[in-house]
Amino acid sequence: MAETARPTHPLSIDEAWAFTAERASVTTFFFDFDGVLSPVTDDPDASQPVPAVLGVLERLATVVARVAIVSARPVSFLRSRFETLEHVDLYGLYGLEVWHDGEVVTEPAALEFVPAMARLAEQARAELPGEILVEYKRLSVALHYRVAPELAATVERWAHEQAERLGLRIQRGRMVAELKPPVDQDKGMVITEGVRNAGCAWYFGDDMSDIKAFDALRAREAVDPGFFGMAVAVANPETGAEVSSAADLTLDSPDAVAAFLTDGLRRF
Ligand SMILES: O=P(O)(O)OC[C@H]1O[C@H](O[C@H]2O[C@H](CO)[C@@H](O)[C@H](O)[C@H]2O)[C@H](O)[C@@H](O)[C@@H]1O
Repeated sequence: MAETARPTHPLSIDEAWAFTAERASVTTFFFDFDGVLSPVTDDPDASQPVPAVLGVLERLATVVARVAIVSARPVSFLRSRFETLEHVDLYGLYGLEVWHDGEVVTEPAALEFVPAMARLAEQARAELPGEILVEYKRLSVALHYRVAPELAATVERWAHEQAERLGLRIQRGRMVAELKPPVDQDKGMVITEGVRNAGCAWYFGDDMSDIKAFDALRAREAVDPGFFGMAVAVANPETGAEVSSAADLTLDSPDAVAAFLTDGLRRF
């Protein structure tokens, strides 16, 4: 039987699901975590996936080639939220960490920054106002101003000074500025590598770092007429407009992501 031609963007949801179901054996689904699988909370430690997500991801993993979570969180955090999922791959810290064969594999070039990041987190706690939540992630430090948005400029200035002093990079996100090692790794690179042998891939994201993942799908489509990439944004008041404008489709919330996938699973 002749294969259906790749849908062109913009496309209908029905077309996207039909094409994906036809190529299930060469399809990967990638998901960001915060704001996509879990609703935003003031305290990052309190974040949990919406209840329907675990079952949906596990079912999805039985019908497509691969399901993976690609997050700025450490793999240890992702494991704590998804430890019951046996068939979902985990990329942490923008791909500096990967869960592989029962252990965390870390990008070697980033390892030398572990002591500096621990010191930086202590310094941030000492120097920044108490309302700023400092999240130490082993290879990076996130400075959260969600509960004190008026301190955004203070955080930005401090992060900039430290980045200059230590030769670090800054990743901005939803009410957060994160200091990272100067190692070339981002979600776009994870997706570029992850779709190398795929015929179809979907990526669900809500934040600035996810736009690089959308771009990686587009780049692959540009060089491979047989490849189909679907970029799905999740709406939010902070980065939503920018992320939506780079996506094929926007869903309202993490609950809507779970409902959308539940519906999509009926097509396989
Ligand atoms: O790549 P992700 O999985 O989306 O991680 C991005 C950042 O997510 C977390 O921060 C965001 O969610 C928090 C909990 O809902 C929220 O309080 C914060 O304002 C958001 O920016 C995480 O804590 C960060 O380390 C990640 O960089």
